[in-house]
Amino acid sequence: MDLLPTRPTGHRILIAPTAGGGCRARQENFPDHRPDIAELSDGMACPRSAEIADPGRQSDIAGKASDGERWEKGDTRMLLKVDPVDSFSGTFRVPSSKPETQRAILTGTLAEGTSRVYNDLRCDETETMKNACRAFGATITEHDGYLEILGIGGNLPHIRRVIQSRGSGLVFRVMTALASVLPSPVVVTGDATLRNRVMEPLLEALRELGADIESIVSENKAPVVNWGRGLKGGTCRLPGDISSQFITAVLFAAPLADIPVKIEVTGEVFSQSYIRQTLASLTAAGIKVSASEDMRSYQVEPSTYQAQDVTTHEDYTSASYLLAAAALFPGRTVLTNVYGDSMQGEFAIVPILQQLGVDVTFDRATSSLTVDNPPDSMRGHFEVDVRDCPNIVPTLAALGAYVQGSLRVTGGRLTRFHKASRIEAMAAELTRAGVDIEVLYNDGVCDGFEVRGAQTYPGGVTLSSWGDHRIFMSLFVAGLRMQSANRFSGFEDVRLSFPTFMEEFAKAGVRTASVEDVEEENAPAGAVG
Ligand SMILES: O=C(O)C1=C[C@@H](OP(=O)(O)O)[C@@H](O)[C@H](O)C1
Ligand SMILES: C=C(OP(=O)(O)O)C(=O)O
Repeated sequence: MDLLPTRPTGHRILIAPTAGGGCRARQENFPDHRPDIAELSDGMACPRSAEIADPGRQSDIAGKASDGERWEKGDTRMLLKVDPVDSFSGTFRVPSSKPETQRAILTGTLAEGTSRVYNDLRCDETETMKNACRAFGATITEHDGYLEILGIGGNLPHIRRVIQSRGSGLVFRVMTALASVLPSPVVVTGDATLRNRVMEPLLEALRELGADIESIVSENKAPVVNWGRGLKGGTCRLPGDISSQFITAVLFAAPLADIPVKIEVTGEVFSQSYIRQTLASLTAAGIKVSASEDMRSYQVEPSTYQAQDVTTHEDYTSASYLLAAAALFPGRTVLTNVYGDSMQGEFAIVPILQQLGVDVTFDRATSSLTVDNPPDSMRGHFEVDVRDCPNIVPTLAALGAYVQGSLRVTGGRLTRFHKASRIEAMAAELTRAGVDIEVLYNDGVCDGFEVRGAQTYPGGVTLSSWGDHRIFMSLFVAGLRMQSANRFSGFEDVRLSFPTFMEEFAKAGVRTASVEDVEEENAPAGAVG
């Protein structure tokens, strides 16, 4: 057995014991005639939030649970009934990384010639990225085990069309930025969750660089029309505490600007691991980009994307659900498709589990992680700083429900801007299941939680995903150690990032059944043990 996957230097994650004996994990030309917005929007799937164009997607979001609003009595919907299990063990395959696959599709699209992405993730959100890039002019073909991308290079096409981001923040933000350099106008749109997300700082920053962008429905929100007047360049400012995707989006478009681009970030920079992944991806594609050590200043020279072959590795956010399930039951679990050397902040789930007393070892020869969980793990008082690993916040809430002592999570303020306000969502749903969890506010902003776990809970409740795949997957895990089956909304949304979720959990004997639900009251529940 090797040591754990190594982390590149400069990557911030610190695990330190706390006084309470726990841990702290830190870690062309523009057409003379400017078309009407209505002309551009014709045929665009752009309903207002009450009229979802694509109701099969994100089952839960039609102005109901995603807003924390209750379904009305008598409404029907499909829920997933999940039986608890007595044990969790076996061999499971971790999906490939969503952020790595999405970045590789982007660099391949912008390069001249053919790029390949090996071991790519096939899921709804990478499909959305592929379709957006095809709309940009790339030819992307799926082969067994790899993607082949014939990029557009410097041939920026007149596409005059709608780019559909569905619920993907990354697709919307990067495509909106890239549309600035196209020679004709483009509409970039998304679903109801996307249209609720914060976009203003990005739109303002792109305008500072010379882009001409207007919102179509609500000011400074998606959908937008980017009139494609080109990106001049110069200096723009962005906040660091709303979404790293603003910085990533400008970085991807910046090499195509007329003059160098400088990004100055104000305030603390959260989700730095995602910016580092962007910088690594751009550098590997031959882009001249530099960043200050504090990640608050970036410089990008006009440069050309080079075709390359990329191999995508494991996704630690997806792995976190399997790892958390393994930590709830004594025994051995093996995860495959694990290669190490990850830049993902969510790799933090591994050292966090180790601090919780769970043994996790990496074997490079077999590309696997082995989890050995002793019966007495997860006892004590622990603290985790999640500012660099935002996507495991819901997973940690699920895990914390079984920490005999407490698990305190801070630095999660960005997650309120995700598909759902994830801390509030987890706190509300776990509370419904009887978990003692308290939301922590910092400067009036929901920033974390403290959960005091128990041995088990009665279960038998209906839990909402709030229209967010990560909330569903985390609640699913939390329910595995309860005493009776729970029912979950939003289970179809696993296809966004982890399409094999149900198959993997079925390997461990987790039994699920979809059931029609007629809205009813949830019985109050309490902790057991
Ligand atoms: O660039 C990316 O691929 C992502 C960046 C992060 O966004 P935030 O910085 O908004 O958290 C992350 O949460 C999201 O899931 C994916
Ligand atoms: C929030 C996520 O992605 P995005 O921000 O790209 O929508 C996610 O994968 O959970």
